[in-house]
Amino acid sequence: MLPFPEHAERGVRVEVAPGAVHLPGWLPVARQRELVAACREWARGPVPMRHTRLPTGGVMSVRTVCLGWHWQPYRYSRTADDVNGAPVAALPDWLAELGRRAVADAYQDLSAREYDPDAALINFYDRDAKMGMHQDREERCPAPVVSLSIGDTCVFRFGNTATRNRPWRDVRLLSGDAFVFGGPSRFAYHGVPKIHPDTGDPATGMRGGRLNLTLRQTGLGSDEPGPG
Ligand SMILES: O=C(O)CCC(=O)C(=O)O
Ligand SMILES: [Fe+2]
Repeated sequence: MLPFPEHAERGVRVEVAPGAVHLPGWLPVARQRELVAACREWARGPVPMRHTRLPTGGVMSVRTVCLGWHWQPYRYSRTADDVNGAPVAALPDWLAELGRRAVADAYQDLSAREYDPDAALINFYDRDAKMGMHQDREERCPAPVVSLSIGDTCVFRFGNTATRNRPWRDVRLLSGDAFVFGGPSRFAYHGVPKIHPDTGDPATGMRGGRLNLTLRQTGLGSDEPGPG
């Protein structure tokens, strides 16, 4: 990995709601390229990237693979019981460290040292994929969520904690952007209503679509059998 961080636009920071911070251009292109390569490997297995099946019978348009803990609606497990039963790949320390850096830059304080994400969702959006308004709420821990974007620009809809409806703010997330939501915004509804096709930078190594890495701290016991 490259030494971290070389900020594309050091210090740019937009507070979208209390505790919700957008860091545009946070990941240098070289780092994005490394993440794309790593995600390609993770997408192959041991649990292949797939469309998550919903209890209603539908499938999500986004394709996802998890690290650390497997998420399926609406619980975490160490094995991908709704895919192939395989234990999920470990979440590497360098990725947790990247998450800590994002939290430190978002909140500009030292509490970020304690941030210890143990689950990552790698989401791939093709040009037509979307994600409906939802809360990330299977975690037993109020630590922030860190989201990293690579590839096509999207509209990220950031709402409120009470309902999936308005008020919300639509934020454009570009390749390299980080978005951190914690504190009073930790359980805000959010979603991705639109991808802007062919807006990504081919220098990231992506031929199209959008990659999102979402880091979470589950608060689940480390005494559970882990992925090594
Ligand atoms: O793709 C994104 O930016 C959001 C992903 C997300 O909200 C999730 O995986 O829970
Ligand atoms: Fe989410």
